[in-house]
Amino acid sequence: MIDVYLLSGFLGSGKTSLLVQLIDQVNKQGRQPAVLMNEFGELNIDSQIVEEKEEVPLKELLNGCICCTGAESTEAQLQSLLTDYPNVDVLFIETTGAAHPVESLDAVYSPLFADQLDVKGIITVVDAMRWLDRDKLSQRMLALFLEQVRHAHFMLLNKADLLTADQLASVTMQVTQFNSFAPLVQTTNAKIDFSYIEKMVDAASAPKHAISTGSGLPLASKVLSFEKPINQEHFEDWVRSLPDTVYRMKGYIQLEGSRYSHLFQYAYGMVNWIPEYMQIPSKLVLIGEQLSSIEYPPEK
Ligand SMILES: Nc1nc2c(ncn2[C@@H]2O[C@H](COP(=O)(O)OP(=O)(O)OP(=O)(O)O)[C@@H](O)[C@H]2O)c(=O)[nH]1
Repeated sequence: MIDVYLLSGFLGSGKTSLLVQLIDQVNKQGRQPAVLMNEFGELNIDSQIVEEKEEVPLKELLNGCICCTGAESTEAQLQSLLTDYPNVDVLFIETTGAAHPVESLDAVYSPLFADQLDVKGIITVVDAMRWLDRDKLSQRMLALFLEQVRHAHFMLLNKADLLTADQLASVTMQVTQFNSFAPLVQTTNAKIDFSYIEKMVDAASAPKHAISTGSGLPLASKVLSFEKPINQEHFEDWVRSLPDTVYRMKGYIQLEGSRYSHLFQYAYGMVNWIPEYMQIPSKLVLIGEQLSSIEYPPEK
């Protein structure tokens, strides 16, 4: 299994600075790192920085962020990365500063990779200066900024050097009020020990089944596998009965009476079925909060 970490954080918060160091540290651990990167625009400056620094498998998603280019292109990128570099141990995905964490996770959780990727969590770089000035952000950007904090599994409060000790103490308190679950470390130039992040993220995870990323985490995932074809009506009844904290679902499902699998998608209360032209092992990925007790068929 490949350990996967999503790097989230606002534009300019220090994600690339963090990434360069993490790659270096994973290399020193004798493990093979890889990077999936995306950024708005044609030219990916960050990936040039990383490539100059390190020999590291790198795939870019240009022309849009991981959430808007859609899961399909991320799947294709991941597929080619896994094929081209079969020995990858740790994969970092740098999402654009404008990506919503749920959307980013959604793109990574493909039922196709459920057996290969162990999505460990979201590392959010919080720009401490930006936090102080957050009232200057537009409503939409402020909401995104806060969502990135809220859904983090580990937080770096970066640019600590630019704040006074009092400011830093007060920002730390405010940020941890927003997400009291994720450990927070104050950093300058995103300097941090990767093994510490690994330890903290692992410690926070609940016992795992299949590829679930810790059901106790604020934002988690869970994979359900189905041996037998599924009755569509019963399945949709079950979907409607799920709590609001299930944000997304997608999977390949073999329906009763169908020869081939269907691609099932769920978002914002809407379900969508698309017929495929082959049989794919039936697996459903859920993304949300408090997923541990969710099973199909539901327990009576
Ligand atoms: N003073 C100070 N500057 C920092 C710190 N961390 C990063 N920077 C600077 O902030 C700028 C942005 O850092 P990056 O690592 O490129 O941030 P990013 O989040 O990847 O930026 P985007 O790619 O725009 O999303 C660079 O000029 C860094 O040198 C810090 O802790 N203190």
